[in-house]
Amino acid sequence: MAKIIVKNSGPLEGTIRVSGAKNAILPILAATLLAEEKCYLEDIPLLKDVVVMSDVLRSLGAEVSQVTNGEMTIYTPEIKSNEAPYDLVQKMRASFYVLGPLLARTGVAKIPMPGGCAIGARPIDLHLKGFTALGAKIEFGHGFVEARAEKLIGASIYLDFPSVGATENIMMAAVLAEGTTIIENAAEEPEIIDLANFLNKIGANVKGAGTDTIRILGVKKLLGANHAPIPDRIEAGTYMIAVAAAGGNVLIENVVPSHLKPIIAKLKECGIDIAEEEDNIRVISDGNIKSVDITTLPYPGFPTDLQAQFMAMLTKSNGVSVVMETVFENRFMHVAELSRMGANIKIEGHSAVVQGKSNLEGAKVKATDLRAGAALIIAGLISEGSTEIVDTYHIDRGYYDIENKLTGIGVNITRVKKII
Ligand SMILES: CC(=O)N[C@H]1[C@@H](OP(=O)(O)OP(=O)(O)OC[C@H]2O[C@@H](n3ccc(=O)[nH]c3=O)[C@H](O)[C@@H]2O)O[C@H](CO)[C@@H](O)[C@@H]1O
Ligand SMILES: C=C(OP(=O)(O)O)C(=O)O
Repeated sequence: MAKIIVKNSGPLEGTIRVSGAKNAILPILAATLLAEEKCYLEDIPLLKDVVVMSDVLRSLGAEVSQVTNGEMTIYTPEIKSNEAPYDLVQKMRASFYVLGPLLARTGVAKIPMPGGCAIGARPIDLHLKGFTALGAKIEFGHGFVEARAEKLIGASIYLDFPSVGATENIMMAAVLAEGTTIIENAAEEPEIIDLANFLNKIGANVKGAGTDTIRILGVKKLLGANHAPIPDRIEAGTYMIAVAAAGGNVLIENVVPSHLKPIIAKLKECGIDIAEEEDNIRVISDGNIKSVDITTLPYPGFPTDLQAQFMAMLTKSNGVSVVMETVFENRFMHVAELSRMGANIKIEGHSAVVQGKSNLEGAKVKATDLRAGAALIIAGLISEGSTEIVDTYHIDRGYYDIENKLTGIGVNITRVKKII
């Protein structure tokens, strides 16, 4: 069985470079379906999710190159199929993002229901509410959702929750609709701005991305563009937490510090020194962590995608910390695995109470989801002995070349490939 082995490490030293953001790249890849000319993307890490999304696009008729030196081209002169295959969609929820662009470009999209996953039920009602408001008819059957519209017409859409995926999917449907669409209570994540920038480069008219009100004036046709996604703020935050936990002095390169405000603020509260430069962040830690409470929230609140990693670090803090998860209803799967390593964490509804001063011990553990896997790597580097993490495919969805990147700053980490 493939596994990642992490041993007690630190102090960490050196530099580590962050890749392009998975959560920006996936919707942008979906958005290339809207473009009638070639799109060139740069700084694309060869993540598992990028490979799956490339296959989804190919299944719909796109010519998608391999990722070479971080570059790829996508060309979709015509859509050849309106149906995304179940085998691909069940591998990755973000494949549902092709619904908006397919519907906009051809008037028909048939996508398997994405279903729930380890972190929650993750319904798609807000996506569908948006498509319906734009004039699409939605039908369900045989595990698929089918959306049809002779013509999409701009509308005002209020999202009951600022869902990242719904905001993106609706934006992509609205760019070719007739007239103006207004999305209110829209998600404000930096990845939404990046998608809007890409859409505007291919000829769309999207304004207000990054605020809670996005205005989209539909255009007739979209062309091609060059684009490099924003750096991955979650990957950057993961490395910042790793250095804070293990101790050391590390320069994290290719970041937008303003995207990391909540994590910088919380790490400073923990007593960590952080120096921000234009596109780098230096983290200096003696390994001592003050206990703090965190609450996950939509951007600019503390990101749910860093909750598990932060919790792993808090196991060695000097007191009691409360971690409240408000974005997903079941994002504490890592607690059971951290407990196997000796952590003392009690779940009380949407909160986890973390007793600090736990001396973690290396153990055999399972990455139950992507960020849980990252949390276990952090737990491994502050544990006594050796930690073996299985189900590493979750980690490869979102962290490119993680063992080499972390080895470069002194983490004792190796990967054992599957032995058949
Ligand atoms: C590929 C990608 O970008 N993934 C990110 C995206 O996921 P994703 O776009 O799935 O997350 P959402 O913002 O949509 O979900 C947030 C909450 O809204 C709920 N909801 C969402 C849609 C809907 O139609 N109805 C509904 O109730 C979800 O169940 C969840 O409880 O944002 C999350 C929240 O920052 C991140 O953790 C994910 O890493
Ligand atoms: C939950 C995540 O991703 P996805 O929405 O692709 O499952 C994540 O990146 O932590």
